[in-house]
Amino acid sequence: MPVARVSAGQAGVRGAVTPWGEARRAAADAARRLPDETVPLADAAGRLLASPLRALIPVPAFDTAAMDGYAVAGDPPWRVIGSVLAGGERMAGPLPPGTAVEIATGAEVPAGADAVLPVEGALRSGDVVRGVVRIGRHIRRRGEDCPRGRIVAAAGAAVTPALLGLAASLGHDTLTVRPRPRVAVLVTGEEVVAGGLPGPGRVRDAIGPMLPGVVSWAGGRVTGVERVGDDPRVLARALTGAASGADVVAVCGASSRGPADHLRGVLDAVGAELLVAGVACRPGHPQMLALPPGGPPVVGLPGNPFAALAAALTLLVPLVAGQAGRTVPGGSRSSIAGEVRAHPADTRLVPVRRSSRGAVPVGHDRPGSLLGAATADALAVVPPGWHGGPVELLELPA
Ligand SMILES: Nc1nc2c(c(=O)[nH]1)N[C@H]1C(S)=C(S)[C@@H](COP(=O)(O)OP(=O)(O)OC[C@H]3O[C@@H](n4cnc5c(N)ncnc54)[C@H](O)[C@@H]3O)O[C@H]1N2
Ligand code: MOO
Repeated sequence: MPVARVSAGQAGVRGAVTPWGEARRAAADAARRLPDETVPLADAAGRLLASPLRALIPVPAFDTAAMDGYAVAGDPPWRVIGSVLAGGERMAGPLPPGTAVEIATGAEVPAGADAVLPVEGALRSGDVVRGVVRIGRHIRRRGEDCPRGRIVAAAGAAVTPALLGLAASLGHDTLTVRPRPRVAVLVTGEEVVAGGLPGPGRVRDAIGPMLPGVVSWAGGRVTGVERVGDDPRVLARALTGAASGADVVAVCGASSRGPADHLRGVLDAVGAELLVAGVACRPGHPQMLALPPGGPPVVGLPGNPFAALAAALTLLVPLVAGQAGRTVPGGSRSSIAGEVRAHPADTRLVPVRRSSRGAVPVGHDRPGSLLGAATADALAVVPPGWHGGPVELLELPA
């Protein structure tokens, strides 16, 4: 459904309010997918493959001894005519029948060898060795694990430590991975302090520490958290500064209409288009999504920390996930086991814990308190006027 677009100046805190589901879709629709990146293996850890991973070489790349012992040809006894070490010189010609070479695990088995006789089963006397072997035993044949050209992991697969090791063993120095959108965070509020015990009238910044995990869960990364106080000129300058080198700017606080809430005015002054001017949800209704001309999208998160989390899941996560080429981490549906009152006009986002009885509200869900969200594993999405029945559960970043 098309979303009404307004300038920041036209929109009030309760004016041009977008229904919750529509706001999420608008954020996803506003996301322009960023280009994939080709990065050295070490930088690819934890990313998602942008294209299928192919074997550039067969595995093993050559017939390989799987045991320390003797590579033997023909029937015993075998005359020992040399030795081959892993990484050492390969034999010039094929191993003649009735001969053997000492061989190390990982060394290339000479052509003509029928098997490797492990040293534990070898009876050596002078330059003659005896033992019992089965044809092909303890030789890993070239390409038997994986032929050259085979796809070993699909696009979208997570680059785990094992996959990184596999990529290296298949001959890759770099991997092409999905982009990780850069999110610059601006924290407004003269009363907000970054460390220690807050003095009178002050509060600790709870949103700056919370956002990196939310953003990386969505596939992005927070590049910096800057504190900007309540001066609109400082906010305007910081917005311009943050815009260069970021794919999204998230502004925390200053989203409402109070005397120190300047975000709407600053966005209006630069002619930003407001895609979402407010969302019909509790908490988090003053959140917004704006497109300043020539700059990255700006997401306004309310200053109340639980409202900021709810808003981040509503607008920031779909936007970042869309830029990263990911689908938004999926939710599920559940009945609610406990007392929840629906709001007549707004969607309520209620911290719950899953249980065999259904989703149990954990309480402490005031906009200013993260006590509930910190002990919950999901937010129950309670539609306006809800009278019972299963609801969507929105996963909380782990
Ligand atoms: N007249 C109205 N006033 C308010 C409304 C309204 O509809 N009409 N909505 C209320 C709701 S709901 C919210 S949410 C807040 C949103 O306000 P802002 O985004 O402008 O945020 P601030 O006013 O700056 O701060 C609100 C609150 O949160 C504390 N805060 C701010 N930043 C942080 C931070 N980084 N970490 C922890 N706490 C923070 C701040 O001290 C305030 O207590 O507006 C209501 N008012
Ligand atoms: O909606 Mo406010 O965003 O309740 O805290």
